[in-house]
Amino acid sequence: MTNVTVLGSGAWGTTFGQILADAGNAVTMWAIEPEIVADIRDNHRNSYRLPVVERLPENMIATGDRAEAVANAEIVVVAIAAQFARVALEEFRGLIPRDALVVSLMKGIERGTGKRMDEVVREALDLPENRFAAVSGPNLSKEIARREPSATVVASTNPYAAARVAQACSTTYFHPFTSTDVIGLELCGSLKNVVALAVGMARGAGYGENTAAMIETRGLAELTSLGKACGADPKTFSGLAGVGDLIATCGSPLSRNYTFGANLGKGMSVEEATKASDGVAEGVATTATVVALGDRLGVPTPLAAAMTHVLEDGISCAQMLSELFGTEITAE
Ligand SMILES: NC(=O)c1ccc[n+]([C@@H]2O[C@H](COP(=O)([O-])OP(=O)(O)OC[C@H]3O[C@@H](n4cnc5c(N)ncnc54)[C@H](O)[C@@H]3O)[C@@H](O)[C@H]2O)c1
Ligand SMILES: O=P(O)(O)OC[C@H](O)CO
Repeated sequence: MTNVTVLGSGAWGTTFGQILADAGNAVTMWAIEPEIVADIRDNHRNSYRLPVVERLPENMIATGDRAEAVANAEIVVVAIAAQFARVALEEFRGLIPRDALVVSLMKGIERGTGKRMDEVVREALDLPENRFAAVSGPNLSKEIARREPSATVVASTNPYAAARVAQACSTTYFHPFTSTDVIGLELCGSLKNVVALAVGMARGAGYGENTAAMIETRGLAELTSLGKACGADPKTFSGLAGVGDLIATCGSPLSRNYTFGANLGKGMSVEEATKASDGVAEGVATTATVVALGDRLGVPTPLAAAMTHVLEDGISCAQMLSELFGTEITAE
């Protein structure tokens, strides 16, 4: 049994807390929202972010006190909306025990800095690389909350840390694989959200399988080129965290990114789709950062660029797809 603290009690943080509790750990949930803390602590529920679960496990407690939340933690898991991760984690600086591992579940890139979540978490907490791990894969929270079988990847440059975290979150229905490719894992998780926005938009506009397959395949090529340029292992992109997550996210209305895109495709504005979203659609903030990253590395990012024009200039789905094609005929 390990003492694990989860920072952020949204849909995925709470689901991951349930996985950790099912795996036999003592789990402490922390949330910035007092009503969520009270609901988990007093009712064993998170009716705000995860109503699909009737009763959370008994070995899962909650507190809103930062110092108390992490005082005995051996593993600290971070599941906060990516754009708020830095500011939220800076409040925990100096509170987390010196030998605890820190694990990011987040799938996003920080606006302004263009930094991945492994960079943001380590900077905010002043954490050495060997105490960091990231978890990413085809993990739609509502399915896993119902304990449907699924798998994920735990990546750390420290194989001991990856193995320890994988052990802590291994259950009969949730199977972690390990990896040392943190950069690849982070980029897969963040960039697939941009692809899911575009596929959702095409679906919302009424297009079928060919269009979806085209966006997914070109999107995978785009994220693989970017990943390679960043030093990622190309194999990661064909694994669970890459193509696996792309299939899950681009194919399910349970994905907030897919649904956000679908709502745009049906004619909603960005503001309307934001209001309609059931939680954070990380791809919205990540899209422009992908274009900036591509520009910096000299890697073309036509899909992210076209989606930036959707999000910033309100172009239609048909215009987005025509931008994606371009006018030049090239080799695939
Ligand atoms: N939902 C999923 O299926 C899923 C699966 C895998 C990964 N993820 C990733 O996990 C992360 C969290 O997703 P989620 O589903 O829990 O999102 P959510 O929208 O349900 O919850 C977001 C969480 O961020 C917290 N937060 C926002 N601003 C904060 C601040 N300033 N200080 C402290 N906390 C703050 C909220 O309180 C909430 O707990 C995202 O990066 C997402 O991409 C989600
Ligand atoms: O709901 P989304 O779009 O954030 O996607 C959830 C997960 O990332 C799927 O693996």
